[in-house]
Amino acid sequence: MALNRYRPAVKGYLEAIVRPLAKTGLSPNHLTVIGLMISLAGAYLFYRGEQFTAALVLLFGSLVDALDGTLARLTGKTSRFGAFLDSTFDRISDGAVLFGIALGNLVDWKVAFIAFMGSYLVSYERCRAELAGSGTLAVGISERAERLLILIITALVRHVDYGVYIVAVLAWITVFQRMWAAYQRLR
Ligand SMILES: CC(C)CCC[C@@H](C)CCC[C@@H](C)CCC[C@@H](C)CCOC[C@@H](COP(=O)(O)O[C@@H]1[C@H](O)[C@H](OP(=O)(O)O)[C@@H](O)[C@H](O)[C@H]1O)OCC[C@H](C)CCC[C@H](C)CCC[C@H](C)CCCC(C)C
Ligand SMILES: Nc1ccn([C@@H]2O[C@H](COP(=O)(O)O)[C@@H](O)[C@H]2O)c(=O)n1
Ligand SMILES: [Mg+2]
Ligand SMILES: [Mg+2]
Repeated sequence: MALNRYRPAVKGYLEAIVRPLAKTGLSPNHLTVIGLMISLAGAYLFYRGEQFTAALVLLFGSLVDALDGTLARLTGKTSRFGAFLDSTFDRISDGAVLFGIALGNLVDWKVAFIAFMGSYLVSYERCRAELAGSGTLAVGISERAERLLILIITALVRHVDYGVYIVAVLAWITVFQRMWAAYQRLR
């Protein structure tokens, strides 16, 4: 909710990065795949216990994640499959990052699991409610951009364990915020 508000403010910068990429013939789907690979590398670095580097790699992966849609829109290549691929790869990345953190013993796996479940539920609720006709359900205090930034910032100070705790709490608050919003729009 909060960070999504800054989309228009960063749009121009994202387009400036994407313009030269568009000339290379790179497709939005290529960029989506590259973004996932970078995020998976970040997850692996978490597993290796290298929090600081993992955070930088994940930040770069998140940037690429914001670029694929920008490239699609700029080149008139938006597609329904591209949207599906982008969202599906977001879920793989979200799961892999928390799995990497847990596997690297950077946090109690039980807390990681609660954060994982909350994160997936938040995204699932949006998808399911929109399918039922709610209109865009981008609501709640901890959407994906917020969750990612919390993990990135806490990992940069080598305390991603705090980040996972925060995500576990905020994601579940968001679960109930989205449930309420869906109730109001769909009842
Ligand atoms: C390390 C260096 C080599 C690289 C450094 C590069 C930097 C300059 C980085 C800038 C990055 C910045 C521009 C982008 C970061 C955004 C990132 C935090 C979030 C990534 O989201 C990508 C994108 C996806 O949105 P989308 O709607 O397509 O995704 C939906 C989402 O997954 C839904 O999940 P949920 O329901 O919410 O759970 C799904 O339901 C949907 O299916 C799915 O489609 O979003 C892009 C737009 C962002 C929201 C824009 C945010 C702008 C912020 C103001 C960025 C602020 C970044 C700071 C400058 C970075 C400083 C960090 C530092 C650590 C202090
Ligand atoms: N391979 C892709 C990726 C994205 N899109 C389109 O962009 C939207 C997501 O934009 P982001 O800025 O959040 O990345 C998505 O819903 C699609 O419309 C695409 O077509 N192909
Ligand atoms: Mg994207
Ligand atoms: Mg994505």
